[in-house]
Amino acid sequence: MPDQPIIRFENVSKVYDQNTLVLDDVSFEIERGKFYTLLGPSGCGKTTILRLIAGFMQPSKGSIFFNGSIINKIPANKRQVNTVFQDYALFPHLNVFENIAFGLKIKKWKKKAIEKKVEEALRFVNLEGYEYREINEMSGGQRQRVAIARAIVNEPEVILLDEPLSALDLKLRTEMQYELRELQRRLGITFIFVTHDQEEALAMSDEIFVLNKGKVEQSGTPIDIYDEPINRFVADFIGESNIVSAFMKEDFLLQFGSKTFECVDQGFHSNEQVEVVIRPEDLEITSMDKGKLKVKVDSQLFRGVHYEICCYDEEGNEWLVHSTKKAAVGEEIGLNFEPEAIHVMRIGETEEEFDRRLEAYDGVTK
Ligand SMILES: Nc1ncnc2c1ncn2[C@@H]1O[C@H](COP(=O)(O)OP(=O)(O)OP(=O)(O)O)[C@@H](O)[C@H]1O
Repeated sequence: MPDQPIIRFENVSKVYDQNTLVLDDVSFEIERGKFYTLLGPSGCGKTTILRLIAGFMQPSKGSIFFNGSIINKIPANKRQVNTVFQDYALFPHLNVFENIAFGLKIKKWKKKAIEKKVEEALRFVNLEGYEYREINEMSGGQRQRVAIARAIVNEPEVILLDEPLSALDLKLRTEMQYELRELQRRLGITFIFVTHDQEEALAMSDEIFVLNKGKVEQSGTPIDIYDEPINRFVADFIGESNIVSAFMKEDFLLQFGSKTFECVDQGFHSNEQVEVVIRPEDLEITSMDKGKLKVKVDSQLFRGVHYEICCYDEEGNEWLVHSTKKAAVGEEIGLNFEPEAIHVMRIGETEEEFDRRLEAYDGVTK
């Protein structure tokens, strides 16, 4: 079946040491040929998901499917999956060629075939001519590419990458983000990438799973997740946000503090308590009398492309603004925003309920 997911988790839980529940009834699907990112804070279970896919451990409950068949009991070396570890786990006493050829030698490939395959992999990762370099003569970025070359010679259907960029400095890290993304496109292999860096996840992924405390809070494209976070945790984790408690007065009308605001959301009960996100870049600075919100500037930082301005409204709510306009500390200013800039979140909504609600009024606009 060409359209079936390459990997599927069905109600998977993982308990360590009898009582530490690390994954809590997790279900998701991974489609073939896409770049997936598992994103979440330290300890949320990202690496555990990779280990379960790789076969380094088994779930305590639930089933893991690969191309439609259960693989819970299939050992790691029989799975069409290769892992690139955070520290790359290269053999320091072997040169680049020998590192990449290692798995093929174990599989008893012929010398000529190994040479051809390694050469091809080196070409793929732009390391032609580096065959006989020692690992300790390679930079962090080059080691990363050797590790990827070592994974791709096995022709896996899935490559798992566990925070592979975290040891690199910012500039190299950005370069490698482009490189990895490009490599995944050229290879057409499914990549599952782990990071706790939201910018990295947004920049690289076709699909992101946002994890928290052993659960998938939300899955979707970077734009979906950024523009329509399901709850406060996701809104806060994905980019800087202004999050306030509010009430839906009626469809398309929201109240927070003593004021009402037009929005584009519907399908809530009258006076339902909700949470609202407005991104800092969606707030526009204007004069006091023209602003929907009146605020006082508390602090301001220049961030290179924009000013990051922190203000407080009359009710004591903090508002973070990203603007190319400057403001003075202590100044009273107005803030404006479009109805579309308000993202309303229903408290305690599951991902299925959230998707159904959005689909229900897809195409229905005010
Ligand atoms: N072998 C183990 N035995 C017991 N507890 C473990 C084991 N491995 C991981 N844990 C615990 O399980 C939880 C999830 O770990 P995991 O490594 O999956 O998280 P993570 O999201 O990858 O975190 P990080 O970003 O810090 O690597 C953590 O609380 C961790 O301490």
